[in-house]
Amino acid sequence: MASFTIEGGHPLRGTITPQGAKNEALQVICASLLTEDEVTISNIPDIRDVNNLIQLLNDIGVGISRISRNEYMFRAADLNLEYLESDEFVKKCAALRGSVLMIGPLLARFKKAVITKPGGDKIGRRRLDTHFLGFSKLGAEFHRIEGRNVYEVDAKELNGCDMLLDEASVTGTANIIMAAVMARGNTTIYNAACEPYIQQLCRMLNSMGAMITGIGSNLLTITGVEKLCGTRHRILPDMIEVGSFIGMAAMVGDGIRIKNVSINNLGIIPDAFRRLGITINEDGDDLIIPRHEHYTIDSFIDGTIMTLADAPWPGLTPDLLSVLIVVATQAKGTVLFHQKMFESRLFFVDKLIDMGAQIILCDPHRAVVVGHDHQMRLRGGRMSSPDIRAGIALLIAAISANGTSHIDNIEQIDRGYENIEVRLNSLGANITRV
Ligand SMILES: CC(=O)N[C@H]1[C@@H](OP(=O)(O)OP(=O)(O)OC[C@H]2O[C@@H](n3ccc(=O)[nH]c3=O)[C@H](O)[C@@H]2O)O[C@H](CO)[C@@H](O)[C@@H]1O
Ligand SMILES: C=C(OP(=O)(O)O)C(=O)O
Repeated sequence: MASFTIEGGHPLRGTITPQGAKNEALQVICASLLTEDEVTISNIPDIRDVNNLIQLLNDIGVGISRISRNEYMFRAADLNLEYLESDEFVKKCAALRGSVLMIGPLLARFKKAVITKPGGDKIGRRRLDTHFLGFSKLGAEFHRIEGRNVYEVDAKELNGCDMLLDEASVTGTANIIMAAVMARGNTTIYNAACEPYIQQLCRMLNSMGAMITGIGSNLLTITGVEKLCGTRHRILPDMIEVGSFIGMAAMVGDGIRIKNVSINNLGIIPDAFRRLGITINEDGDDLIIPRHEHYTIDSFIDGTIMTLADAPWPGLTPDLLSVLIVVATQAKGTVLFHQKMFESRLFFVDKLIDMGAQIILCDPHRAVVVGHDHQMRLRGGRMSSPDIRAGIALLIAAISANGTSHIDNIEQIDRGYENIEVRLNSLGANITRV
């Protein structure tokens, strides 16, 4: 298990460019399974989860050429679907959440797939009901395979229908869209998730010949087509990485430019940081975060303590609450964080409390942060990264802290952040991988 040693207290300065979006990459790479033609995807982040998914595609027979570090060509012409029956496949799927996104395309094209328990962050219950319900509505049937803890799913044919999702699940919506694009007739998906990841997937599918309207809304209409063809697609900058860098720049920056962020696709992320008192200037498609001696948390208009809560898009993504919490520890004022979607994502605040942060964990979903207004710096310590976003939040805390910190289990951070220590060290951080 690898660790980071971080010597805190070095201000960061300069320019950083976000990687391509992890959650979009997982979807659009799986979409390449929908055609036997070549699909070329650029701005693919070189991170553990995405590399594991590419390996899985390779294992089932997808032809893959790496054109450059962040660009690949996929050709799903001749697949070995027997591999889906193997224990090795089940084991590999358990390493990443994104593995679940192979089911929709396989079902659409071959009318059968295997559902295994996917991996991903252990941040509470992560049910797959929306996926199951959507596939069933399209005509698929599930059979539990005793002794293997997997479901086989198959369909004689998939037929379009109207569906109202039980919740706006991101991967669930992506999976159902991919299953429906080649179903017979029309499908409408109401209460669809509409994150930029989903919008990008729909645009890519349309460029492959699919007929999807309502992109960007929670009502999608899909007219099934016989066949999809190849395409070229470029992944958007990772909005969660952009948000992580805004938080880092606010805490430890001495003037940071975040380049080419695709401001139009960040939704309310910049405003969530502004509500903590962070100044964010825009210059073309770049964000500039000046040095902050102090920043003051907003209150609600009636003067009461502000709450920052997650919600499906266009609400605030749950994936940035951990970073916002760290930023709040040095703000002036008090804020309540309400993590509605996940049950175990706030427990990492114990580690921030050990570092000297003033946080009350009210229950698994809510934490109150009383900021230090830079009167007291956090102190370094030894900690372990429980999940990807807690990991980056702890890394930011450690860079800002007095003294040296050690973060174990940094494989969690590597799941989603490309070459992070090299990129942060080039801004002035002092992080060593051991
Ligand atoms: C690979 C990938 O893309 N992962 C993202 C995806 O995971 P994933 O697609 O697995 O997450 P879902 O959108 O299915 O659900 C996330 C959690 O929120 C709950 N929920 C969801 C929708 C809703 O309207 N109400 C509600 O309570 C679900 O029950 C679940 O506990 O979306 C999550 C929510 O943005 C992100 O944290 C993950 O980074
Ligand atoms: C929860 C996350 O990822 P995953 O869904 O891959 O576990 C995340 O990216 O914050």
